[in-house]
Amino acid sequence: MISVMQPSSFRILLVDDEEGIRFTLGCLLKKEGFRVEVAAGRGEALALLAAAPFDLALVDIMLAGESGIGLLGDIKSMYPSTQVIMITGRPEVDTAAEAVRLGAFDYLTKPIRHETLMAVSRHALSAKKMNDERELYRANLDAIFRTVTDSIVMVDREGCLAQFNAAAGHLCGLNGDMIGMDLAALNLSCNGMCAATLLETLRRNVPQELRRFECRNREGKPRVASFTSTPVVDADGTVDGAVAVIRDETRLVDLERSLRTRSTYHNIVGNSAPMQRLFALIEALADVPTTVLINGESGTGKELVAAALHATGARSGGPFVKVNCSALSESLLESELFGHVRGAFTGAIADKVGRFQKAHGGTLFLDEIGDISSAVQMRLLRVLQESEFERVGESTPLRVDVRIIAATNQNLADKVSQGTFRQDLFYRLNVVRVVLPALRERLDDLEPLVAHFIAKFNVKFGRDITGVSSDAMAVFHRHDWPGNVRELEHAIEHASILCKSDIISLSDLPQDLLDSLRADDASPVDAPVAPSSRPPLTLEEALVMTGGNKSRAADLLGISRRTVYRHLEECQSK
Ligand SMILES: Nc1ncnc2c1ncn2[C@@H]1O[C@H](COP(=O)(O)OP(=O)(O)OP(=O)(O)O)[C@@H](O)[C@H]1O
Repeated sequence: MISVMQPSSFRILLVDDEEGIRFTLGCLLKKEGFRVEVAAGRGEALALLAAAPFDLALVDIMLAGESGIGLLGDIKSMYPSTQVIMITGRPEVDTAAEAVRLGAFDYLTKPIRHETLMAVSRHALSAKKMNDERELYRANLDAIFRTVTDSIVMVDREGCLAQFNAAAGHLCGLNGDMIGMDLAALNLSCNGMCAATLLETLRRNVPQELRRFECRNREGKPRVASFTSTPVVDADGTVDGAVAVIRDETRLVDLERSLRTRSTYHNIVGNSAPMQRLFALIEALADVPTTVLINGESGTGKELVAAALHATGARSGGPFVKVNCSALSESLLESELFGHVRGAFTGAIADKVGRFQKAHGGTLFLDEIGDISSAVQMRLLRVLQESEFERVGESTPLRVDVRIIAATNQNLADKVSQGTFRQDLFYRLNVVRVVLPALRERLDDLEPLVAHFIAKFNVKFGRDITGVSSDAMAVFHRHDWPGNVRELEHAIEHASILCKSDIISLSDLPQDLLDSLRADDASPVDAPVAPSSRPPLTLEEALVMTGGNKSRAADLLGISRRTVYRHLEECQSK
C-alpha cells in the first residue's frame, strides 16, 4: 500500500539529543523522499509540532535529562493520529512496552539499521494512512447519517435500539434514552409496523420493504411512509443487527394527489378544467365553516356539490339535511325550517322538530333559495346572524350550530336590485360563491358522464351496455343541453331502456333530443345560416352520424332526400 504513496507527502519529526543520530537518520529518511524536521529536545519538538502536524515522529526515549515518553504523551494529545516510533539506546523492554501501551506504534533499538528504519517507518505510515481513510469514511458516514432526510434506525443483534438519526427522532418519536432498549417494547405513537418489520428482518435475515403505508409521527399526525430494511452481516456471515430506512412520503403523496386529474370527486363526474377547478375549490372550502352560495343552471349538479362540501368537511360526521324551498308554501316552509309547537296553527296537532334543529352539528342545504318569501328571508337572516331561532308558536329561542349551503339557478343580485330579495341576506349567503358551469360549456365532460350514467343504468336495469355509437356521441356533442347533466342522465336512461344491443345508437336516443338538433340546424345545406355559437350540421357530418343512411341524414338536416342526393352528385362531379 505504501508503494502507491508518495514519500514526499509525509512529514516526519526526528527527535534525538545526539546530533549524529539526527544527522544520520535524517539523511536516510530524506534520501527516501520523506520531508524531515529534526529537534534536539522536547521544547524544540513541541515548537515544531505547534506549527503543523506530522505524520510520524521518531522519538528517543532518553532525551538529555528529559523523558521521551513525556513527549510521546504530548504528541498523542495534540495529534492522536500521528504515529510515534520510540528509539531506545538499550532494549529496556519495560520502557518500550510502556511506550507502546501509551500509544507508540513501535520502537527501534540503536544501532538502527537502514532497512529496519525504513520498514518500520513505512509500516507506521501505511497504518496511519489506513486509519486516516477509515476515519474520513466514518466521518462521511456520520455526516450522511445526521443530515439525510430519510429516517435511519439500527438495531443490534438482540433487537435493541442501537442508533437512529435526527429524522427518525422526528418521524418515529425516538429519543436518546431509548438507546439499548428492546425495540419491540418501545411505546411509540406510530402503528409499530416499522419496528415489527425491522425485527422480522433481523429474525429471518432477509431484507424487507413496505410501500406507502399510513402511520403517525411524534406529534400523532398521520403520515404516509415507505420502509426498507436490511440485515447487517459481519465478515463471518453472522447477523449483527439490522438497519431500516424510512421515507416520509406524505408531501409527495399530497402533491401527486393534487396533480392527478380526478375524473370523479364525491360522485361528481368531470374531467374538464372548470370541473377540476371546482373540485379544488370544494376541497379548499371543506373545513371552512362559511356559508356557501351555489349558483348554476338547473341540472348542473348543485345538490351534488353541496353534498360533497358536507362530505369532505369536518362536519361530515353530522347530518346533511336538505330543504327544497320552492316546493313548499310560505307557512309550510317556515314550520319545516324552524319547527312548530302543538297548536301553533290549525292542523299543528303535535310538536314538530324543524330542519335547522335536525341539521345541528351538520349542514343544512337550502335549495332554490331564490324563491323564499320575505317573511322567511327575515327569519333566515336572524339565524345566520345569531345562530338562534324560535319554533313557530313559541318564543323561547333555540341555538343551533349549522353550516348553511344555499343554491339557486337565479341571479340573486338581480333579485336584490328588483327588491324581491333582501340585500343583507344576500350578503350573508354570498360569503363564498361556487358557480357551476353549464354542460354546453364543458363538452369535454360528455364522455366520462356518458360512461358514468351507462354504468349506473346497467346496474339499475341489469344491462350490459358498453358504450354509445359515434353518431349518437356526435349528437351529444352538438346538443345545447338546456337541462344540463340531468337531461343527459335522462337521455342515457331512455336509451338504456330502448337499446337492443350493447351499444347505444342514434335510434335509441329520445326523439326530443334529435328534434332539437333538427330544429337548430334547419336547412343548413341550402340556406345561408345566421351566425350562431354552434356551426350547423353539414351533410357529411349528418351522414357520419347516421352511419351513411341518407334518409335519416335528410331527416336530421330537415331537408328532403332528393336534396341529399343532389348534393352528393354535385360533390362527386367536382
Ligand atoms: N357532474 C355530475 N356528475 C354526475 N352526476 C351529475 C353531475 N351533475 C349532475 N349530476 C346528476 O344530475 C342530476 C341533477 O343534479 P342536481 O340535482 O345536483 O342538480 P341541480 O343543479 O341541483 O338541479 P336543480 O337546480 O334542478 O335542483 C342528479 O341525478 C345528479 O346526480
